[in-house]
Amino acid sequence: MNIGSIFLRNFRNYKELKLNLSPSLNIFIGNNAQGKTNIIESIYYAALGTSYRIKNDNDLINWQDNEAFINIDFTRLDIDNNIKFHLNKLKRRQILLNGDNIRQKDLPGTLTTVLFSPEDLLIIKGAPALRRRFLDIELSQTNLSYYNNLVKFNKIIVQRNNLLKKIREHKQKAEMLDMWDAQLIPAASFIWEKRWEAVKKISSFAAVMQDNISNNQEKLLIKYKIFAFEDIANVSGIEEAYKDKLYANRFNDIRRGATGIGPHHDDLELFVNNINLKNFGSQGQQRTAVLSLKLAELEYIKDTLGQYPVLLLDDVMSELDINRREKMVLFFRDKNIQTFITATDKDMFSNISKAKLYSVTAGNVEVING
Ligand SMILES: Nc1ncnc2c1ncn2[C@@H]1O[C@H](COP(=O)(O)OP(=O)(O)OP(=O)(O)O)[C@@H](O)[C@H]1O
Repeated sequence: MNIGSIFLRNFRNYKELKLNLSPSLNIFIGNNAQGKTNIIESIYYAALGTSYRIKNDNDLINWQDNEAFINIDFTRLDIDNNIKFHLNKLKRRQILLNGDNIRQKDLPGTLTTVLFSPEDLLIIKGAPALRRRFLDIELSQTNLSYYNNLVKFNKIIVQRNNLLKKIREHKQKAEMLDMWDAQLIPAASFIWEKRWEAVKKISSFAAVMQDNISNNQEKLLIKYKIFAFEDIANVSGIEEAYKDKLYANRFNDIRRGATGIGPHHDDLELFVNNINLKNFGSQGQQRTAVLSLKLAELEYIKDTLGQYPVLLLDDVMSELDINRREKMVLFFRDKNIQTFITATDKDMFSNISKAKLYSVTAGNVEVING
């Protein structure tokens, strides 16, 4: 996966920006609040159709305008592609892939990315929803049916929960649940199967990474924890088991007005040397594990799609010591992973050859070298 050029108009603080990019390392240097992250965000948004920083797309449009454009040329498995976004404060946004209108449901996996930002430590320390999100982004980018099934599952849960509340208020009959459960059970089972397989792969990739980074001191293990089916050895037969549990749990669901069992309650558990990382890991172990997870994401996408995604490293350089920083950047360069890095200090990269450096000042970008 390789981005050749990016064009932005009225996106955040860019009135107009045209960038021709290096297929290897692209490093954006500038003081705080100049627009470095905005470039990373535009790529992430073009890949997933959503920002990782805000919920409302209108915030992406320059304050002085009503519409914004993102236009990205990229190659995917050596084939040239173009993705365009037209955002408008007053109208539905438009997405064009190679000139044809597409919908959000067709987008994930077109331009694949992995983002690494300081907030990613929350994948270890934060709530289960963040770990599920981590998995769902990987799976959606590598399997469009997964994404569409997930969207469908989430809608079914909302509708089933509305119905549960009505049944609780005696406005509907409990038998009405049969219709929703008939859709929920296969949708949930599909998610379980795919997440289970993905975690096995990601766990083995991440274990190798953690081993390398820690000089064989730390054994990382990631387990997928299915709430209500804990300690199962695999997910074969889960559809039948879920059907039974869901039925047995109806009374509780009606009382709570919410669906208590399903993949929307699952979690990932991470262990280092058999110790639960979230509860007992040191800061250093947790940071290393996030890095291992991110590197595992790259390998997982490469393994599934046959090529590395574009890598976005937003503000993570200053958190690493000089040795780790250089080792990491050279690793990406030598694996031919197109990488976008933001940083405030260009001296951090003085030993890295073949990097294209840009200086970013108040929504203007100039090439420093490369
Ligand atoms: N919709 C918008 N319209 C115009 N300007 C915006 C908009 N949204 C954000 N900005 C401006 O963009 C700038 C922030 O850019 P960005 O987040 O890319 O900073 P950065 O260079 O990555 O900084 P840091 O090093 O602090 O992370 C701020 O000056 C902010 O006022």
